[in-house]
Amino acid sequence: MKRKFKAGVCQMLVAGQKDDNLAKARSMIREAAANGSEIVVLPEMFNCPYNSRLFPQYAESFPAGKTFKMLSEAAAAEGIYLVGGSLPERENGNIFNTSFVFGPQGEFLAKHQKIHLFDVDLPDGLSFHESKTLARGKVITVVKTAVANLGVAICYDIRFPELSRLMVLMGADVIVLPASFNMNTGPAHWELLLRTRAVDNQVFVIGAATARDTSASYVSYGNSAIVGPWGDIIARADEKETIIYADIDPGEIDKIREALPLLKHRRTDIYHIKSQQ
Ligand SMILES: NC(=O)CC(=O)C(=O)O
Repeated sequence: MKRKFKAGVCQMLVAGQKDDNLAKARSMIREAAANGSEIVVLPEMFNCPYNSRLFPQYAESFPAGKTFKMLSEAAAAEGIYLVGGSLPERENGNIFNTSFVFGPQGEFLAKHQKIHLFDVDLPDGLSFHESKTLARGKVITVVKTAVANLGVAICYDIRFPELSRLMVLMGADVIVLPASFNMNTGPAHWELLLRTRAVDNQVFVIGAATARDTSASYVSYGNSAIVGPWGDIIARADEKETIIYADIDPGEIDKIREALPLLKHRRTDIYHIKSQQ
């Protein structure tokens, strides 16, 4: 069943100490839930500064790590669906940039390991190589909830339209994207990408960014946003720590697809897209 719900996006400022980040995330989740959010989303690497060198040090193995315990406890205590941003996850000798999703009883529902790693050397001097310490995920993730189906991707994943389209073909109504764009690519591409994926696929897109810390080695753009299936921005943050909210009605998707049947009009006799998994 799909029905209207409120989503809350916690644009949190990530600090150096993991325990401080867990405490901050917990209190923002509490506030978002108290304000009526049934789905709460945290940003990318919310328990760890976004720095490849630090990922191994902050990494945890599921289900023992304290970050998972906090996420599961928070989801149960607040009775919400929680897309727990992402964190460095240790699995079989590798580290992944992974988003964990928990349900209203605190039950683990799914995880998404970032498929496309951010390995770039930008003209302004920003060099970032996630693959120095991280491994690439291989699985496309769509999570069924009582209110909507969530396609989960992480940050750089949004640049690859095939992934969003496949999640939508697998039934996603909302693409949920924990992220941390930067001061180079953020102003140029962040809003454009969120809106384009929403318009291409006629779905909601939730981009949950970290707040901006100008003293960090990697400066986040912030600007978390929730975009509707017509491409309209229905909630938006600036760069500071905050929570944004939007009422999401999955019924809007059907109305827009009836009026403008993009998915039906695809010429699958000429081209088609398929996942290898
Ligand atoms: N940090 C990322 O994964 C992606 C990003 O900042 C960008 O694509 O730009």
